[in-house]
This record gives sequence, structure tokens and C-alpha cells, in this order.
Amino acid sequence: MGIMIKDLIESTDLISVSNSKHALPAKVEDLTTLAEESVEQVALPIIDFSLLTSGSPDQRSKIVEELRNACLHWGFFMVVNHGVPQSLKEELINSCMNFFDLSLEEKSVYEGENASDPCILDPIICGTNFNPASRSVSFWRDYLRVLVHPVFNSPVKPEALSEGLREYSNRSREIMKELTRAIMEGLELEEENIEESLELNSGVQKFSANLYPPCPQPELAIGLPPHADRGLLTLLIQNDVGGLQIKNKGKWVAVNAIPNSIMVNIGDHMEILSNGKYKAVLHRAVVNNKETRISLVMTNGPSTETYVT
Ligand SMILES: O=C(O)CCC(=O)C(=O)O
Ligand SMILES: [Fe+2]
Repeated sequence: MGIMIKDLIESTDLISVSNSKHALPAKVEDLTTLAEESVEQVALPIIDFSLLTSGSPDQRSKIVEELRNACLHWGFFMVVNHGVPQSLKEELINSCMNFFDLSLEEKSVYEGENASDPCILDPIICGTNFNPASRSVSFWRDYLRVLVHPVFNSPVKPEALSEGLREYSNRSREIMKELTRAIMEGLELEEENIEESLELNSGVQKFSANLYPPCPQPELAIGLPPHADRGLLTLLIQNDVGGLQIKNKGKWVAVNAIPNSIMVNIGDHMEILSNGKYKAVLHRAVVNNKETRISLVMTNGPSTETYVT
């Protein structure tokens, strides 16, 4: 496989990324907004998940209303009291870090047979956006992507990854279903049974670990370019290093998760379900020159058989 960024910076003395494929042409991005300090930090709405599942009817209605406002004005919110133990989050982050620490040879098992065909998803794929053979722009990110539902997959190494991933897949699916129900309620589009009509119990869950090693010239590179997510809702957890920015009212703002929260955002299927009322908001990841950032992202979609209208 081609070298990954983590292995590249560990094997060489990379001090500059300008004139390399990691540097962005000024036209692609407004570079002045890439430096962390030039972007305003905002506090996203906080949703108390426990009140949805075990609050009084009044408490639940209040959360439904808060979700409505969060979806309408931000497309991103932080969920607290979600029931995912902090220990599971830490274990998952550690085992993903350990995965990236494997040798290139061990990681290359997951190069992906269909990597060049976006229509075929490999059950497990690991790679980087760095392509030494290409002159086009590439991004400062290594990744591992695993399809975890309806069929569960996991790399065999490190061993702890598989167990944590299965547990997190199950728990995040429950959170996603409950949030979807509450969001539908807030839209007054209460379907008889949203789980059934979207076949959520056989929904597609894709897990990605994104690794952003320190970059010598972060102002010239980007971790992940602006995009909106596929699916209904995306759940994101990360280590303590910031880097996520979202586009809000026409400008980029930095969002930092409060400890022990899960960041959730609207995907394009939810935008369609809400008849365009809730937008799948653009977001991107910037990099820094000090610390490695890791984000663990679970996208949750309907089943492959469902037409979302
Ligand atoms: O790393 C992040 O904060 C963003 C990751 C992301 O947006 C994605 O994987 O879709
Ligand atoms: Fe994303």
C-alpha cells in the first residue's frame, strides 16, 4: 500500500508541506479561515438524552422542542447523558490509535479491493488521502472505515477493537433511533412507526476512525474538506484535540465538544425526510502542528432497501 501520513512523518523529517500535494491551492479554500485562531468558537446546543427516554412527558416535550431548534439553527448538537460509558469511548479511541500504530504491512491487509470505485463499499478499508503519484490536492488524514451493520465487520488486530466496536455500534444505533423518533415528533411528521418505515433495524452503519497527525504547516493543509454527511444522523466522538468546524449562517465556526458528550449532526437522508427543513450542514476538519487528533464517526442510514422520500 502507499505510505500513510502517520508512517510518513514518523519515518522522515517533514518540516514543510508547501509545494507538496498536501498544500491546498488558495482557490480551493479560503486559507485565511484555516488557522484555528481566526475562527470563532461557538457553543452548540446541549441535548439531555436521558430525558427523552426516562423523563416525564413534559420533560420529553421540552427536549423535542430543543432538538427542533438545534436542527433548525445548527444541524449539529451535543448529546449528554447518552448512556455510553466514558470507559467504552476511551477503549475505542485507544484501540483505534493502536490500529494506526500497526505496521504498514499489517494495515495493508485492509487496502480495499474496491477503493477506486465509490459504488462498492469494502467491509473494511484503511488508507490515507495522501497519494504520492498524484499531483492533485490531498488531505492530511489517515482513516479506517468499517461497515458494522447490518453485518458486523472488524479488523482482527488489535483484538480489543472488535469488542468495543460491536458494543458501540449497538449503543449508537439505539441513540440514533430515539433521536430520529424525537426529531420526527418535532416535525409533526410522526409516522406510525419510523423504525419500520425506514427499516432502521437493518440500517447501514459505517464507522470511521479519522487520524490527523500533527502537520508542520497546518495553515496550508486541511484534514477533511467541506462536506455534508450521508445518512440520517452522524455520531462523533473524539479525543481532546479540537479541529471540527461547521458552516453556520454563511461562516465557518469552530465547535468543541464538551467532555463526555457525543456530537450529532443531520445527514442528507434526514434533510430529505424533513422536506428540506433541516439541512445536512457543511463541516470540515482542520489540523494543527502540535497534537494528533482522532475522531470516531458513526454514520447511520436507513436500510439499503429503503427509498427515502
Ligand atoms: O474529524 C472530524 O471532526 C470530522 C469527521 C467527519 O466529518 C466525517 O468523517 O464525516
Ligand atoms: Fe462528516
